[in-house]
Amino acid sequence: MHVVVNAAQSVDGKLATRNREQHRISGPEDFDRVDRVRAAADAVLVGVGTILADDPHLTLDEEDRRVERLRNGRAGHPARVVVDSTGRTPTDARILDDAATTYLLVSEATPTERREALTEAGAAVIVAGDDDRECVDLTAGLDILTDRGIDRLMVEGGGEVIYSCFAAGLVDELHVYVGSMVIGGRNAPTLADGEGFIEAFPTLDLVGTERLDDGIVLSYEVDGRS
Ligand SMILES: NC(=O)c1ccc[n+]([C@@H]2O[C@H](COP(=O)([O-])OP(=O)(O)OC[C@H]3O[C@@H](n4cnc5c(N)ncnc54)[C@H](O)[C@@H]3O)[C@@H](O)[C@H]2O)c1
Ligand SMILES: Nc1nc(=O)c(N)c(NC[C@H](O)[C@H](O)[C@H](O)COP(=O)(O)O)[nH]1
Repeated sequence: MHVVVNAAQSVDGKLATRNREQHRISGPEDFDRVDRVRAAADAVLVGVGTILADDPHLTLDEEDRRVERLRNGRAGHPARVVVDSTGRTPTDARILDDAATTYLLVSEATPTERREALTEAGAAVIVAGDDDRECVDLTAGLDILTDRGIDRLMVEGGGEVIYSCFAAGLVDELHVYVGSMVIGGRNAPTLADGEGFIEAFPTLDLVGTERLDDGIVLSYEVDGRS
């Protein structure tokens, strides 16, 4: 599976405010670019932190014919994936509507009744991970998604999930929009949170830069570790 991480950050590296409130970092040109990245993917993945903070829909802008063309005849929206160890996704979350298939990657820590309620609400629940309450096994989860026909995955965040994808060595490409603002806050989410690396840092090749709106998109391929 090819994994593309895309996120928007302030100049000081924050994905959102210290209240975890979503703030518009991207402008219209960047949101158009994000739609194109979504359109090229078979599925769009976020962590449950992002579901609880933003209640995103994670679909394509239906009005944007350019995006539909990009999907090269693939019908409908990409699938949606939530990494959610204990099944905290609300049963009335917008991603559980019938616009697209939604996979919830949970661990054994999600009680059977909760799995059933989420299935009833429209989710395809996949168990990927033992009863560790903090983490879904992303490598196992992505292998199962590959078996379901997902060859290209876009990861939209947040910072905990992006870090885990890097830590598991799953990321192939990274696109970061740097908006011309400072958000600040030592507890505000950043592009890569989690425990952080003290060795074997993922290293990147800068393969593109583009000015959009009043910010810049930095595009990287993952090189290795050093
Ligand atoms: N600017 C952007 O591009 C952007 C994109 C997405 C989210 N956000 C913001 O990020 C914030 C949410 O990010 P976050 O870091 O709090 O949460 P997150 O979305 O990264 O979800 C993290 C949660 O997922 C669960 N999880 C299960 N298995 C995991 C694993 N293997 N690794 C990591 N997490 C695992 C845990 O419950 C964890 O708390 C929100 O404020 C949202 O607005 C911004
Ligand atoms: N690219 C990008 N620029 C931003 O300025 C910003 N705040 C986000 N935030 C990502 C977050 O995951 C949002 O929740 C989804 O982008 C919402 O997705 P929908 O529009 O509901 O499909 N993403």
